[in-house]
Amino acid sequence: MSQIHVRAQPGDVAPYVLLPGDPNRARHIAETYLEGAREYTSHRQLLGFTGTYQGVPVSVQTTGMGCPSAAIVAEELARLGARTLIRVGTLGGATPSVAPGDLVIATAAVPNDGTTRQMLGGAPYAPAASFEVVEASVQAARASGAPHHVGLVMTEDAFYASTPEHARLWAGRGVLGFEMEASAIFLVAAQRGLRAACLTACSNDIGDPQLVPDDVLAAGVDRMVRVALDAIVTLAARD
Ligand SMILES: O=P(O)(O)O[C@H]1O[C@H](CO)[C@@H](O)[C@H]1O
Ligand SMILES: O=c1cc[nH]c(=O)[nH]1
Repeated sequence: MSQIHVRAQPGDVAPYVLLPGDPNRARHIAETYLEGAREYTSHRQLLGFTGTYQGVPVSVQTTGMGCPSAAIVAEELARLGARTLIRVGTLGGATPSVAPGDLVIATAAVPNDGTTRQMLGGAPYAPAASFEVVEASVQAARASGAPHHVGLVMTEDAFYASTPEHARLWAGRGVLGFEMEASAIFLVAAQRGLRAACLTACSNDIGDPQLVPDDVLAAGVDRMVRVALDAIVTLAARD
């Protein structure tokens, strides 16, 4: 049955799904990395494509920005048969050690968002990535030589509310950077028995609206996507 937002039929979506926030990144990934990519939905600009990477069926599905949209997409992907969700996003660095374009592999997301708060009824919870997917991603990052960091991110709702002071406070608690979807994807995945991970490329410093230069960000995004796809190949060989 087609879903309300991700307008696809069972069989359209592969078990392994990359999740960018940005529909243009979804199209870029499909056109650059997937063989035989076919667009299965464009409803609400939540573009979705399925093709293969090194013989493994892979989908790339746009989440849109923020946890409300990401939670809907993750839930509907679960209903459509997805089994492994890997967010491939951008993040604001919380510490100077995360350089422009660097890859951040999240182990867990501090849930500073309203979606998981509602889903949990306010109960304390630690939305965490799948160890298997994190391990495969770290292995792929090391093999590729991509500069990378592994640790906490914070998921938030209010992009423009974040300040350098807020970033420093949370960097002191181990947060590497801020993004807007991971906590919801991790929680939906846990509830639905899926594996999930979040890979991000650093696009700016928190509180600084200046993006890193286009070529630096594009190179970081491409390194991140290759790491995610190589992790999928590793996981598919084990599954
Ligand atoms: O580049 P994407 O994947 O959209 O991720 C980040 O960029 C958007 C904010 O600019 C939010 O969605 C945030 O999580
Ligand atoms: O949530 C985000 C994502 C990228 N950059 C930011 O500053 N915040």
